[in-house]
Amino acid sequence: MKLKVKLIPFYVNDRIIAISENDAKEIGVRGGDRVRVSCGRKRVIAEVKVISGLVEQNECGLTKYLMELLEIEEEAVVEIFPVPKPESFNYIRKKIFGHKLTKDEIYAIIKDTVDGSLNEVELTAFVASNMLRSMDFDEIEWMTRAMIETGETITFERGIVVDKHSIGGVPGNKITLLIVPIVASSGLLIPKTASRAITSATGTADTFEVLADVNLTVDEIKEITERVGRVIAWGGATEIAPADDIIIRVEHPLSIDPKPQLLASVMAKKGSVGAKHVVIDIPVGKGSKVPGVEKGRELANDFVELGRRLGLNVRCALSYGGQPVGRAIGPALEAKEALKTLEERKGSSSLIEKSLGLAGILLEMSGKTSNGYEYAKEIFNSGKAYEKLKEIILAQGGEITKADDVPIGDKVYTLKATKEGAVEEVYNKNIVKIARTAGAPKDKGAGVYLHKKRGEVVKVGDPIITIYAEKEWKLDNAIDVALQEKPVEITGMILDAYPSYKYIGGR
Ligand SMILES: O=P(O)(O)OC[C@H]1O[C@H](OP(=O)(O)O)[C@H](O)[C@@H]1O
Ligand SMILES: Nc1ccnc(=O)[nH]1
Repeated sequence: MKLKVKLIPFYVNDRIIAISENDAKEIGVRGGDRVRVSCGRKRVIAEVKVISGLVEQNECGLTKYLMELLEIEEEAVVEIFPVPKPESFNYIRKKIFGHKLTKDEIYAIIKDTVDGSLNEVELTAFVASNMLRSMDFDEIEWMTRAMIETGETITFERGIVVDKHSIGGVPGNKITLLIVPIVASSGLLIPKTASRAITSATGTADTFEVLADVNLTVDEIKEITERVGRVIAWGGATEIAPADDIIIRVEHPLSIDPKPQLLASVMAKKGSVGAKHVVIDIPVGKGSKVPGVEKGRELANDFVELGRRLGLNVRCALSYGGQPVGRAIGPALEAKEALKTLEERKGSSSLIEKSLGLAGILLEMSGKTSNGYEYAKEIFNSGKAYEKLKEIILAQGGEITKADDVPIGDKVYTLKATKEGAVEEVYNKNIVKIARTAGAPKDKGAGVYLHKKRGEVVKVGDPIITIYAEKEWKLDNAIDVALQEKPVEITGMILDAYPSYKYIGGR
């Protein structure tokens, strides 16, 4: 069937084709079915949406993404043809029922993910079944290799390539913006590809995008890294492990990151850029992805083993993830905090300590020094790291290099303490929920600033958190969330009373 194309102004990155009810009946498809859309020699697989009001008979609506893949404009004529579900659909069902998948089956799932043959419902089922059924180590290795092999890889002509990655899950984790310039200042190459937010209010790609362009191609990553030593790029914009970002897009709304996906997602990106030494940050603590040290160690072993199988030298750092890193949560707020810390060479100790510690591990692994922490501290204190970050921003087309110039949301609300005491607990998940409700990560200026962290003394009227938003209604919603789901727990100094009076002091 031949149909005239019009642009559907939503479903930004999806492989969606909208057709009228009559045309759907005519070719015997229903919503969710797949069709092959072709124009000349270009062809793609798309998922059918039956939306009669949007398109007339003999017309179809395509997303901008699909029009780009087909290299066509509006008014072009495409041919559509129903195609059956791919075989990999049955492999996903096999995983749903708890069976081990073969290498070929995993490769088929990843290949069909990349070429768009699996739709969002099927991918969601795959992710959810991995959460419940998990995968054994062979399956994880095959999935990682399949993700690398279905994308582009980079071979650097010079230098030692190192990389860092965090498994995420702790709010405010803007350490990449400090680690990359510190490590690059030592002469190592660090072509950092990051993903966008999965479970948190901002991912490194969202945060760095406030300062510079993160949509770099593979050629740009190679050229800039070889010229100036480092980049911070969004993995999803490149053809590096393209399955990763497609899978992350279904993980984000579910706010889950199953272990097999997490391992493959991180290590596929490292393997694709040929990193020799890799440091992995595993935040551990209540409200993060890894609740306890025991589980953290298990995950660390998995990363090291997966690295061994792929030929990468991996070291993991279990870091404290029981409360946010630094005080800012949200893309612009985090970019501002990172810049300010580098600019002034001082700031939140959790942010500085963690960044120096991880950078130090990489510096030691690559043989630059036997005291990585001190070397990293020297680079940080000398101001070289700030100069490097400025270079990175400029090399990636950015202009803002001063913390004070970073724009943040102008709709603001500060939640104040109504009682005296000390902060007993900071609830990571609630803080993320407030920041996301305020608009993060989409609205770059949205987020939360945490005035009081664990153990800090609070007086009545002290600011606890400030919520920033770009839109009034999102601020209102975020305030509602903050009032219902406490961002922090404040306990009085007296925790118990008669009959078992117990005074807990020393906070
Ligand atoms: O959204 P949650 O689940 O926290 O994790 C995702 C974040 O964690 C990683 O951080 P980095 O790239 O190592 O800095 C990812 O790239 C992403 O930015
Ligand atoms: N699943 C993931 C977690 C953290 N970072 C990633 O790139 N991917």
